[in-house]
Amino acid sequence: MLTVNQLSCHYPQFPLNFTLSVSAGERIVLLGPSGAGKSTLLNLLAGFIPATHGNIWIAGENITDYPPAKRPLSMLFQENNLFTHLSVRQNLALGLTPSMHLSSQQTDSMLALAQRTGLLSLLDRLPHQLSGGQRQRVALTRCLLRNRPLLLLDEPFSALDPALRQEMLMLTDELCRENQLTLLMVSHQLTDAQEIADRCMVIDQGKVAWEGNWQQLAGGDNHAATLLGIAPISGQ
Ligand SMILES: Nc1ncnc2c1ncn2[C@@H]1O[C@H](COP(=O)(O)OP(=O)(O)OP(=O)(O)O)[C@@H](O)[C@H]1O
Repeated sequence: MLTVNQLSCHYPQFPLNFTLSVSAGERIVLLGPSGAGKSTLLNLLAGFIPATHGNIWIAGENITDYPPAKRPLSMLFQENNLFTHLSVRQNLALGLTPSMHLSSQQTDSMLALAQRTGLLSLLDRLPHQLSGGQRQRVALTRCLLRNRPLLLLDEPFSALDPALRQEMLMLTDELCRENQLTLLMVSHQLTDAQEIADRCMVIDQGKVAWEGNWQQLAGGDNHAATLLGIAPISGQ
């Protein structure tokens, strides 16, 4: 579904070279030390940072030179995903059309998904009248309304308390499965990978340094676990 070949951008102090492949419907968690290049990879895929070398293919199409709005993906950041002067309803409507004027069919879709994500009672609030978890719920719902096959999440739930984080991960997992989305999620928590990932990729020094499952990382006996500061389980 997603193929990335030798992708890099112009960071003079930090050479990057990303090559990776992800199947349709696969859920990948990107882990790695701070400054390894995880956010840069997502921003390159989304087109927010221009690529100077390499290419990106999504569903058989070379999208490397497409502007961000034309790429078949949605991206969610750690925070500041919502327009602060617009209500929840308007923020969601933006996922469907820039004019925010919805047809009755679009309104039905919006309301159905808002019900699914528990937002129906919050539609007329402004973002500052919501909790952090509710704001991320709105942002995730808007991403899903855009109906793009690839979802990029950059530490989306790291500011939330553990219970809410768990709830949001489960919701994301369910919605990805229901909508057959392909997911790339940056996280610093191996438990996030345990919750949602089919596969983990460890990013180090601007490239994919290791791929495997969370159990291999949790075991702590490979170089990727060392990079993440996970110690081998004693006695093994
Ligand atoms: N605009 C920029 N110009 C030049 N270098 C940059 C720029 N933005 C980031 N970098 C560098 O690129 C590297 C990768 O940064 P990036 O934000 O992708 O890391 P990360 O893995 O997401 O880190 P963290 O886990 O701390 O969020 C870092 O060394 C950073 O200093």
